[in-house]
Amino acid sequence: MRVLKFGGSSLADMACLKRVRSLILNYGGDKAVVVLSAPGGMTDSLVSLVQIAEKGDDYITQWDAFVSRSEGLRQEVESEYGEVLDWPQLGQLREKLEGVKLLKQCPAAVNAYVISFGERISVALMVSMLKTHNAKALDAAACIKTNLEHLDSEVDLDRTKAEVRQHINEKDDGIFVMTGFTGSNAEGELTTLGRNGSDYSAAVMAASLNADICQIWTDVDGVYSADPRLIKKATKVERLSYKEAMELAYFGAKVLHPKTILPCAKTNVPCEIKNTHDPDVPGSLISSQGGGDEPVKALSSLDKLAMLTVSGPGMKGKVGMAARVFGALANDKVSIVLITQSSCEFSISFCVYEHDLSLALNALESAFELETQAGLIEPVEVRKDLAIVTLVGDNMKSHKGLAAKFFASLSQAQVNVVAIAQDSTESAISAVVSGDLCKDAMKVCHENFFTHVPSIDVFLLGCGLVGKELIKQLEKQQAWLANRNIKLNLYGVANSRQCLLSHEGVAFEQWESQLKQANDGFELNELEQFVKRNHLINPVIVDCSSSEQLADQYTDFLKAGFHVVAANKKANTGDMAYYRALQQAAQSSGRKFLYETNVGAGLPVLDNLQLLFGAGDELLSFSGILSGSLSYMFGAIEDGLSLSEATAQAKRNGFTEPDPRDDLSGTDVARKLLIIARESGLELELSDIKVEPVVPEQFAAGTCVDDFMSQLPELDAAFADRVQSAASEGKKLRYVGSIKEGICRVGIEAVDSEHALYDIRDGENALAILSQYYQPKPFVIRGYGAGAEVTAAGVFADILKTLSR
Ligand SMILES: NC(=O)c1ccc[n+]([C@@H]2O[C@H](COP(=O)([O-])OP(=O)(O)OC[C@H]3O[C@@H](n4cnc5c(N)ncnc54)[C@H](O)[C@@H]3O)[C@@H](O)[C@H]2O)c1
Ligand SMILES: N[C@@H](CCO)C(=O)O
Repeated sequence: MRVLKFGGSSLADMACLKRVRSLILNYGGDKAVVVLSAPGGMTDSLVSLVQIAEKGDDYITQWDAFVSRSEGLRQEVESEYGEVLDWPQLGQLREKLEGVKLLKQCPAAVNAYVISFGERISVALMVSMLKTHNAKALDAAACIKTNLEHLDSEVDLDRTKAEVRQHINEKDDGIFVMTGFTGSNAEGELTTLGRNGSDYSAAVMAASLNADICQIWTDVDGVYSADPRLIKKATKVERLSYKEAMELAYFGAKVLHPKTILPCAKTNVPCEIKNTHDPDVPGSLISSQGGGDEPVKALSSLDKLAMLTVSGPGMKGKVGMAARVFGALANDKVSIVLITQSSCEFSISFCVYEHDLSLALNALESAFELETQAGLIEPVEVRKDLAIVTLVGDNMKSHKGLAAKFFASLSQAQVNVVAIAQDSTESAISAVVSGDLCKDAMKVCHENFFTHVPSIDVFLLGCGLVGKELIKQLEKQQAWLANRNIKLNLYGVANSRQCLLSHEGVAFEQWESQLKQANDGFELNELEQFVKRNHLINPVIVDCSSSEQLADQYTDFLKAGFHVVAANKKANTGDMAYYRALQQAAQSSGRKFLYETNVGAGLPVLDNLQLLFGAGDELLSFSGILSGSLSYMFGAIEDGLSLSEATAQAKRNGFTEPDPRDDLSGTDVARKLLIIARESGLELELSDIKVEPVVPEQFAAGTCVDDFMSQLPELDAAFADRVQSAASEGKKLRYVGSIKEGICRVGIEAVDSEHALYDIRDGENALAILSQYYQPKPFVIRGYGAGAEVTAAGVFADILKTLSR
């Protein structure tokens, strides 16, 4: 014997009914109990008819729609399969509704009668469609025995078993079609099993008949690793144990009614979830064998919850307090979703559905009235808009570190944990979180436990030389990233005037034209809203501008939950208080502030220094060429170019700062030296760096970049003389930054062929770090220290570092 249950979405119209008919014949064979829900949406219509009638309002429009849909289905069935017998009496239904309208109230028994009408329609239609196969209607009221409640009633499995066997025998052949969601009580009155209770009816029938299988046919392929409406990447779980399925159904996996599993588990009947629209796809099988060695099976979530905390000195060490709290709630039929208690016994916290909140509060108020007056119990504390995220898996008990990973994931999603609970069989671990962060929590947990494809969500500010090159590299590396299971999305690009944000991600080939059409400039508030709306969990602001105004906002970026990757050096060379504030903001927000390209462009300078100093090394002295453009220019001048020609060429090659005066004034090198000094622990300001500029400070002051460039030839002769005079002594000019005994200097030095910096030119940087660990020979880093490609590559590397913990 097989039990097949079809949900409303599988019975919505004639095409659906015909599909179900053939599924019954294919999967049920000649020996099956078929449990049917109401045609999709019909129970909602019936509930709404009751609500309108209860107010005493006119429901004729809704009634006509209901009749026309029901009669329409009947006519379609009759035109193909002949007369529909035992058609439910719509006239009687109308009479009941009229009564409700007159009384302006609907007794539970009448309510049960009205809202179960859709199931009766489904059964009448399907029995007619299968009359050639001798299908018979099976009376659910006669078989399924419940407690006295008319709505949301509980099934008495033992009595039901006895009744079912009176009406149908394990050895009987035939197709028995039965209404889901209904039963009858000891008074013989019709009862209903709670919304979506047809799964429960099917499970009870399967258990009573000791069926081979209970198949639940629905509109999805099975139980997913998370609700696919919430998590697009959720995948089907092929095998689950009864316990896993129960935990999932209870904590929000909407594919199964929570009560369904218990009857199957008690009688060891396997339960299979299958897709009506895709019957050949294997579904999810729930059985005593469970299946698979995976430590975790799925994640589920429940929202619209409130947490209540009962506390006070009267709780401590007092036997029976918990029983009184939960007894009071049980008396008023408040369902408790999760309970947690601190070991000091001073308080008990528990979650209820928000729709039960006032009921719960009233119950507690009257139960503890005297204790509250005596000050033994504090007023009940309430937190609303909460959700529960639950990780489920039988094998969790044999694996260490899963709870740690679960909580680390919540922290990664910037989600605060309000309360936690774990059952002692270790099959499920739940965290109560703020409702608006539930999706973020689910997304990160799903990524870390199931898909293992972490995402990086990039917003690029500044798309000049470096920014443009970065976008090219992001595009070029998509396949490389996919191979390493990393999803890197470019969600936004901004220049100084416009900001382009795209929910689908900015198209690499069209970003320039799209940015031109964007209206407003970058605003942190808007970016925050965008991240929230799209539930982005690893947002990174990448600053490839040289804007001071952006640099001043980094602490706000970090506090708002963004990682910050900066090619821009202005933030790290602001005053010392801001430098400290940045490190602190990064630490307290748990987000990263990365700026490797601030010194040596793509060269791994700061990373290495941080690692060395972190391991206890100390800087003794430093000397190096830190400017790619000056390294390039000084080399070109040796080869015969003038200062102005060499500067123009360095600018064309993308080595100079947006304003080359930043290089020629020594400021850019001073900034880099300051960053090295600060990383080594020196507390200095930019004004503490002693600077000898290449070009006198007052030269062409106040002009624009183009005017400066056209006036620069005035300095060519003097500079050529200086180069010549050094050459006559066998020396070359180099622009050197040094730190010695806490003093930082940048300026021109004439070095001979023995000097380590003699050969450094063509845009190369060289850094010699003399430290406690690296002496008397220094630790040396050398390589190209400017240029869009290497800088963008360094920025790219920083972006990837946001994934490491
Ligand atoms: N070029 C290099 O070799 C190199 C190496 C290391 C670091 N850097 C740093 O990288 C940054 C970019 O250098 P570049 O050569 O690409 O300069 P660039 O002038 O070509 O690009 C900077 C871009 O930022 C834009 N911008 C300015 N203010 C902005 C704002 N408020 N919001 C958004 N965009 C804004 C500008 O319009 C410009 O398009 C600079 O801070 C530079 O110091 C450059
Ligand atoms: N203008 C800078 C770019 C790298 O920071 C240089 O010449 O080194």
